[in-house]
Amino acid sequence: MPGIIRFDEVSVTVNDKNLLSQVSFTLRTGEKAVLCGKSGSGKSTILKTLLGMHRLAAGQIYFNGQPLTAKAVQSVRRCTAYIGQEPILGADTVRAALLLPFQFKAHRHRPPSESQLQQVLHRLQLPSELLERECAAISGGEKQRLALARGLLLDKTVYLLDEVTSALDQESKQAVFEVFADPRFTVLAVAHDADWLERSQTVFEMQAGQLTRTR
Ligand SMILES: Nc1ncnc2c1ncn2[C@@H]1O[C@H](COP(=O)(O)OP(=O)(O)OP(=O)(O)O)[C@@H](O)[C@H]1O
Repeated sequence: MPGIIRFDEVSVTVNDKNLLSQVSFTLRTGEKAVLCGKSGSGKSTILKTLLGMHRLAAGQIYFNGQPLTAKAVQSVRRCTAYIGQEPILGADTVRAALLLPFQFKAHRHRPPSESQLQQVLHRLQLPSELLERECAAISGGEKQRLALARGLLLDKTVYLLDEVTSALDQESKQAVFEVFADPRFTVLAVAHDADWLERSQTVFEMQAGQLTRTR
């Protein structure tokens, strides 16, 4: 399988502080990788840099073999779902939040059917009655799974996950792992627990902005 994501000696500096120092790694299509390390070591910075949210002080990022220029970032965002610790769903009800991206030109031609909505919730162990609930009245773990559901509905194939299962019970977590076992999905997950380590082929450790591969 070809490398879908490649960091080549990437350094990021913000306000004279080195957030990343000469970070190099490659992820193949379908690979599941975990990023662990202490708080403040630069894990989220890796994910944000891939999404073009930081300017590179040195090095290069390649996505599908193409250098990540300002223009190419758009193609990364098209096939990537970034799910942070507190996803913002951006609508009043859960149904409206799941359908929101389909109002825009890029996705207007293929809104999900009712049964697709129900199916995706079921896959993630979410009750279908959640569709009518206010986003303000759902838990953090439910919000994270809904952000995941939105990624699945949008056919995203690269998932950048920032502690997405930390608020989940074992059964819900299992459902998330089953979704990501799909070989089409490339996953880079910030996580610390044994379940993620067990299920991932690759483990990276961040230490003060430097990355080492430990598996
Ligand atoms: N925009 C920014 N400007 C200045 N410093 C920043 C910026 N973003 C992050 N940092 C700093 O960079 C370091 C790495 O932050 P990052 O969020 O990547 O850490 P992390 O490993 O994901 O931490 P945590 O596990 O606590 O989420 C931290 O010291 C943080 O304060």
